[in-house]
Amino acid sequence: MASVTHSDSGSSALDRFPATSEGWRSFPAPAKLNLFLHVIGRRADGYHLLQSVFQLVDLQDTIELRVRGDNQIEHYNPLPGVDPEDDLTVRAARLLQSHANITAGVDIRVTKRIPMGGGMGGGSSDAATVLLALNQLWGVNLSRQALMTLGLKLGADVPFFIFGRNAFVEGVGEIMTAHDTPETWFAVLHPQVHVSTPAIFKDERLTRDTPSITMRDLNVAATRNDLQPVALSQQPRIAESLKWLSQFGPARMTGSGSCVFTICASQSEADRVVSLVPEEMTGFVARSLQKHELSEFAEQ
Ligand SMILES: C[C@](O)(CO)[C@H](O)COP(=O)(O)OP(=O)(O)OC[C@H]1O[C@@H](n2ccc(N)nc2=O)[C@H](O)[C@@H]1O
Ligand SMILES: Nc1ncnc2c1ncn2[C@@H]1O[C@H](COP(=O)(O)OP(=O)(O)OP(=O)(O)O)[C@@H](O)[C@H]1O
Repeated sequence: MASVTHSDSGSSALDRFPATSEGWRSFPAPAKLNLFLHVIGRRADGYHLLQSVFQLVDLQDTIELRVRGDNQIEHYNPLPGVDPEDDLTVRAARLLQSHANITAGVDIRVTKRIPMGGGMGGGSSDAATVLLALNQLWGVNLSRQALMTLGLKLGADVPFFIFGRNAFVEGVGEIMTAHDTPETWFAVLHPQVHVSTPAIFKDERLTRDTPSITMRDLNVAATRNDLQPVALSQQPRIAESLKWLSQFGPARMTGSGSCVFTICASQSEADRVVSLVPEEMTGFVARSLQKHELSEFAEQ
């Protein structure tokens, strides 16, 4: 077990994230897009076996952390509708604290920019950022694999953000192969509806037997998001957004929705698409990232 420490000095990885005079450090939590998502089976415990390419994008939440000398974990600005004890940032801190027998605590502030229930992995990314940052701030020094295993207890998307690179993802979300993707601009629409991930996976109409593919044979044009037809039938506003975006190119949903996206040839093309978004929809431009900014916070 790691020794207890709340000293965050002397660590070069933290130098890029300087503390304010009040002791807060700010860390990014990037969003993801699922370039495709196939459901290839279902485990006995009900979880689904997936194949997907996860793409990091530059839309980010900000997580501010301040180490405490006592063992309290305090959320300073709880999200509307989310009990602080259910917030994935608090759950991530508690999980690491008990796993590594840490006696220090942490204060947490979250600035949300990633739409909640949008299929862009916001809560999972927030949790991954807390695990990565506290791995340094508390001097836990868990390996990347150990942090990924711990993160999976919080959500199927958490291991990807700890992995920190674009990836071909399999299993229930825990088997990762690095997959380099080209520099890309995305126009993303948020249909302003919240999709419940369990409700999509539970739906009896869900296709669960898409044939397995290999990364070598991957042809993204021949892929799809198997969760999309179910999400569209549960939430007609997603279908409207998809129809609107499809004027500009092939469009699809990310994760279990509700956000939909299309790949654009340039930043100016993505800007143009987003500038045309009708008033009743919300759109934004996202740029691909190659790496998570905190990827060196865990050793290989
Ligand atoms: C659909 C994706 O967004 C793709 O990136 C993720 O697989 C979902 O990840 P997540 O939001 O972190 O999901 P979790 O919080 O782990 O799971 C929510 C619920 O979705 C279902 N679930 C999730 C992942 C998975 N591989 N199979 C499932 O059946 C389970 O019913 C689970 O109770
Ligand atoms: N820090 C957090 N940020 C966002 N949601 C959180 C957080 N902590 C807990 N939650 C809960 O998780 C739910 C799903 O949030 P999230 O934004 O991660 O969905 P999502 O992007 O659809 O996820 P995914 O792509 O992983 O399926 C929220 O509605 C909220 O109740």
